[in-house]
Amino acid sequence: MKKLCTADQMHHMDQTAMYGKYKIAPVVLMENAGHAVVEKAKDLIISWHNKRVIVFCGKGNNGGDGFVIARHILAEGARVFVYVLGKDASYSTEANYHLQTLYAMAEEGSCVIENYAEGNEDNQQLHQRLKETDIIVDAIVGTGFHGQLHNPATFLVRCINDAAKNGKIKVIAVDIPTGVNTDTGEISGNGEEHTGEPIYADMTVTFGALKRGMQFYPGKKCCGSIVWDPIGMPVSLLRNREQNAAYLLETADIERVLCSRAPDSHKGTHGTIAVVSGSRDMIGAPLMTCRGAMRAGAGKIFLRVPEQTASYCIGKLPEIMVRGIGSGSEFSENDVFQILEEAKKWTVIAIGPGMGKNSKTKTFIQEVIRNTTCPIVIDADALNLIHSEKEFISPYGKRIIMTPHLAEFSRLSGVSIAEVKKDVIEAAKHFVHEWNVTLVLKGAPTVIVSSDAQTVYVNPTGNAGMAAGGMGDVLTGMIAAFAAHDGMPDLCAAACSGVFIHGAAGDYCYNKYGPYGYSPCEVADAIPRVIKALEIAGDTASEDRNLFGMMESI
Ligand SMILES: NC(=O)C1=CN([C@@H]2O[C@H](COP(=O)(O)OP(=O)(O)OC[C@H]3O[C@@H](n4cnc5c(N)ncnc54)[C@H](OP(=O)(O)O)[C@@H]3O)[C@@H](O)[C@H]2O)[C@@H](O)CC1
Ligand SMILES: [K+]
Repeated sequence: MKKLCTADQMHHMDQTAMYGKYKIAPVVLMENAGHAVVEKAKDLIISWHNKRVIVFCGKGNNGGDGFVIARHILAEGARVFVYVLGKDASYSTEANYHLQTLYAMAEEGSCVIENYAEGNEDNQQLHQRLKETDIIVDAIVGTGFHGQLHNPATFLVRCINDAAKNGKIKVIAVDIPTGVNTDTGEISGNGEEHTGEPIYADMTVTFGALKRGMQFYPGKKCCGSIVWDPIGMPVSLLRNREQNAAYLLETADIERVLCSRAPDSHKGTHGTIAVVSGSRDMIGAPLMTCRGAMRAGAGKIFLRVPEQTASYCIGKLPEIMVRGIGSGSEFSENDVFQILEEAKKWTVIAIGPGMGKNSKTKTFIQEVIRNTTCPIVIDADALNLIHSEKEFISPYGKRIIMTPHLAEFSRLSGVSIAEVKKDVIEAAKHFVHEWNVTLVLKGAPTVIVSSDAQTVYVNPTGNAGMAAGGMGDVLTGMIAAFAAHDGMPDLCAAACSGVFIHGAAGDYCYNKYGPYGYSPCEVADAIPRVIKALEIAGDTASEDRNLFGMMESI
């Protein structure tokens, strides 16, 4: 997994590298950062040779990186204009050092430097240069961005976006696109027209650690492809655990917890999953939950539905064992006894999909939670029914995984969707502090929070084609199955495994069928392929374990 840092954490990492025991000279770290952009950008532009490039350098250290970039690409044969937004004296020592080198080169006629801080700018000339350029480097503002963009950044960013909108000019952002909040992914201008819009880059080369704001919309949309470079940071700083840690999940993390299955294991080893769900109008949901559990390798699956719906379920999935409970079309407290008689044999319960909104069902759910001891995955209608039951749920939280989408989360937390979106990680952690559960907050991206609220995981897999009814039901079954997986370390690891593989299976369907229109059952049926790809990834010595490339070849 890769660390996802806030601006403060990044600042702390930089300071420790430079002024802690490692004593890396600031000018060297900046040199490494600038050089990393020059090298990594070749994936996008192939070569700097003979390219016309404008480098916009802001007043902070992000601008300093821009000076280094300009020097290196000059050496590679680019024709370079550098716009300098700050005054020499206001730059940090290291940025000024690189600026003076560049001035010396400009004096020889190697490049043109425009001092944009002087207030007598020739914007006609700027527009002309933008029209004729091949590449724009955005080193205007990096992790030091706060609030809304102000001039001259606002004006320059608009000119850059305008020039690049036909796609011919490539925009490379240094560390993070100007105008994107490092911590949250909020953007300057909130996406409204004629406000201080952010840079929309084709590629972002980011330093030391990934930034949280680049994984969340709308900021993510500004980044283009994201490339990370360690810029020579000491490995302990790259890997050490932050307080308030967040991580981006990677293939290797999931492969490590999932792929071994003892050759002498049997169906009892791989969990007995009970899907307790459904109601008269929504019987497909629990069936899809069962299918998710089956494809994720559950040893045995019991489906328990209200009696009046049982006949619709029997035989739909021959692999599962179906029984009708009670006598009605929805669960009620009268059905608890029958469920509890069996529950001792169950490894994990999945409850919620298609359960309906009847308040009697709420009592049923609470009694099941109160009188069982195994892990429970709570989803969909069950979440809505217990939305006001924080005090009831929290004592049982350590064995509960909740899987709300944004609207369900908003109902549970009492926070509007718009507010949650402003800082998804903080909203999710705050919720877990109060409810004590393992949380899977479904969205783009899905976020998983451990029940101690100490660690947040962000999932990189999945696509917009998965925004369709039934996808969540499949995920619930998968998480239940993985929670019962032999050797699974804890519920949080099970949740991460389910979310990551579910998204990867969706990505497989995207490639096979098209961007949308594939079904939740097709996603479920792709799970074994993903697990196979994980297995291959685990056997591959290569550092670059590209799961998606491997799935193509299976
Ligand atoms: N040693 C290191 O630390 C290393 C750091 N590195 C690099 O440094 C970057 C962080 O540098 P940093 O901290 O100097 O901040 P930075 O992103 O340049 O922004 C500050 C400037 O932005 C301006 N600004 C802010 N908000 C604004 C707004 N709304 N609208 C307009 N302007 C706004 C603000 O101006 P002000 O608002 O104060 O007028 C100020 O001048 C980091 O992203 C990485 O690239 C690498 O070299 C590796 C080593
Ligand atoms: K930038």
